[in-house]
Amino acid sequence: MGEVVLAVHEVDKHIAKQKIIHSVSMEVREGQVLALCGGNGAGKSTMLRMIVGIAQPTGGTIEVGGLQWKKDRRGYAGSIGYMPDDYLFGHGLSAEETLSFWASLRKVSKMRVDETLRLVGLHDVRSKAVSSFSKGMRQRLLFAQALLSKPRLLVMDEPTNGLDPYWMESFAKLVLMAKREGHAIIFSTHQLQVAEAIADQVVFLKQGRIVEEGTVSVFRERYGDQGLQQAFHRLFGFQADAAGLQEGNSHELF
Ligand SMILES: Nc1ncnc2c1ncn2[C@@H]1O[C@H](COP(=O)(O)OP(=O)(O)OP(=O)(O)O)[C@@H](O)[C@H]1O
Repeated sequence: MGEVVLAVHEVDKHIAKQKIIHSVSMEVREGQVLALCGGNGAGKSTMLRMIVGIAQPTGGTIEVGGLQWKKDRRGYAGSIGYMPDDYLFGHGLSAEETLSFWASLRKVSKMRVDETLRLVGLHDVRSKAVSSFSKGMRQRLLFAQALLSKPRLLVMDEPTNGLDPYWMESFAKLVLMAKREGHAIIFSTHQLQVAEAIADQVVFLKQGRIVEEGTVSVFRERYGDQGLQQAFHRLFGFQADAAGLQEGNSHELF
């Protein structure tokens, strides 16, 4: 087993006297993918924002590569590639110009920009304006941005939200490629078929608490063939259809 890259220990978060995260602990190792699932308002984005250092826990600790944000902000931030759930790209810039801008901020070489464009399959369209890109292509560019400095940890908030099945599958393959390269990966999703296809570990949050966790095969043992969907039904108690999940969607990605 690879080294632990992300260690979250008994993290709490209060916002305006309300406790929205309750004693959450989890770990992600090198070459592992963790999917954070749960209904709307479960606390997924809040957890990810604390992991990347945009928000701070009220209690508990978060370490990335053994570093804590409070003690070494530069080292901590440098260990993380973050793909936010939405991003407004600069008007008129090409994919290459956009990535080069991010690279200059992070002191990443031109060669790495080129390499990353190839990795995510955008090299052939690198001179095209990002404004002409489909949502799937923009997500690939955001993913490239997160990969630029070869961070130990990749954090992605709803990376396949709004993608059609073709782009969802091709994005899932990119994530698996990053996993093979040894990145530790944590992402949030409402799309349980994506979690089922690429995650080693799945954590369900409900009202800021971990209510169920395990590998995809453990979920199948506990809940049957449609493991994650069934878990979602039991935990959240409403129709999977209402959450955009259709029976039979799982196992179809690959
Ligand atoms: N800045 C804030 N001020 C007040 N409440 C907040 C703030 N940020 C988050 N919350 C509350 O914390 C809870 C968790 O929100 P969060 O956005 O983390 O959930 P989520 O699981 O990402 O939801 P979704 O799937 O809808 O994006 C919600 O009840 C939300 O209203």
